[in-house]
Amino acid sequence: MDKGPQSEPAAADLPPQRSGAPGIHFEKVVKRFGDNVVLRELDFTVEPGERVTLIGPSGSGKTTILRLLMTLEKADGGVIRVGDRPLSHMEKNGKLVPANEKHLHEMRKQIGMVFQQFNLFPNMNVMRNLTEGPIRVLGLSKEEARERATRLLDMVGLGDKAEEHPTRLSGGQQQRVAIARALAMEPKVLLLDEVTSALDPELVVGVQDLLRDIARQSDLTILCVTHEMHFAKDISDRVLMFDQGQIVEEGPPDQIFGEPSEQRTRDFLQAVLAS
Ligand SMILES: Nc1ncnc2c1ncn2[C@@H]1O[C@H](COP(=O)(O)OP(=O)(O)OP(=O)(O)O)[C@@H](O)[C@H]1O
Repeated sequence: MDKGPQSEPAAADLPPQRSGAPGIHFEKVVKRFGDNVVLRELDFTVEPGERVTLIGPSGSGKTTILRLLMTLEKADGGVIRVGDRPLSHMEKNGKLVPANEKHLHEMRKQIGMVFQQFNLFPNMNVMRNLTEGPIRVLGLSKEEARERATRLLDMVGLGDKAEEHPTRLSGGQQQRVAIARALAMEPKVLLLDEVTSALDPELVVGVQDLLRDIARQSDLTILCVTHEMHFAKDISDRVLMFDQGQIVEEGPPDQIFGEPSEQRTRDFLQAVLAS
């Protein structure tokens, strides 16, 4: 059952947008899987154009937060906003009601995600992996979509792989295709879920460097989940330590990794270092 508030959204209370990209706002978001309460009235904000990394123990709910933003999961309570518009809800007669498919489809267009396991379409070559969404969802012509795809494949260093099938590429190359595919939809928000954890160690740095460059050169709002603390430091303006359904502590990477103030953060970082 959805328990979203029945009031006007307080758009005036939201922070001003610093870039063309929208911010992300979780307001008392609850998510349960059966008896397992994964998010407990979770509140947090990612400012427009900000790069934020979520860290925290395995199974604590970080991926669930990204999946809620991708509308792959539905919240059991609270409101999620992207920019000044609710994602999980829509406005009707001055009230918030659960979003319908049309609203979700519109909102989803703003958001791209790169997954741990690449999730490329295995039956399509690289070019079609990149052009399918822009043609089908954004209504681009085949030529426009191919032009965009070619530019992005060059950017990720795979200009010569357009006709290959994903299964013939290395994990690092597949992840580069997945990054290019996400960008081909020209999202304003980019979600990164453990994007290097399925890669062989020698391929990790290349993909991380690519994402760091994208983060620095674009005005995308980025929400990243990673166990790679160097990458988190490199890519983030701010780090959120998440545990037991709530944000435990937040701050700039130097503070969280250098002088964490919460015991739970210290324990987590020590466990990561030891692993
Ligand atoms: N579809 C689902 N059905 C039931 N339980 C689920 C489902 N998806 C996630 N969970 C549970 O929700 C909790 C949070 O999972 P989630 O994958 O979000 O954690 P995480 O912090 O991303 O973990 P990791 O760092 O290991 O990827 C876990 O207890 C998980 O078992």
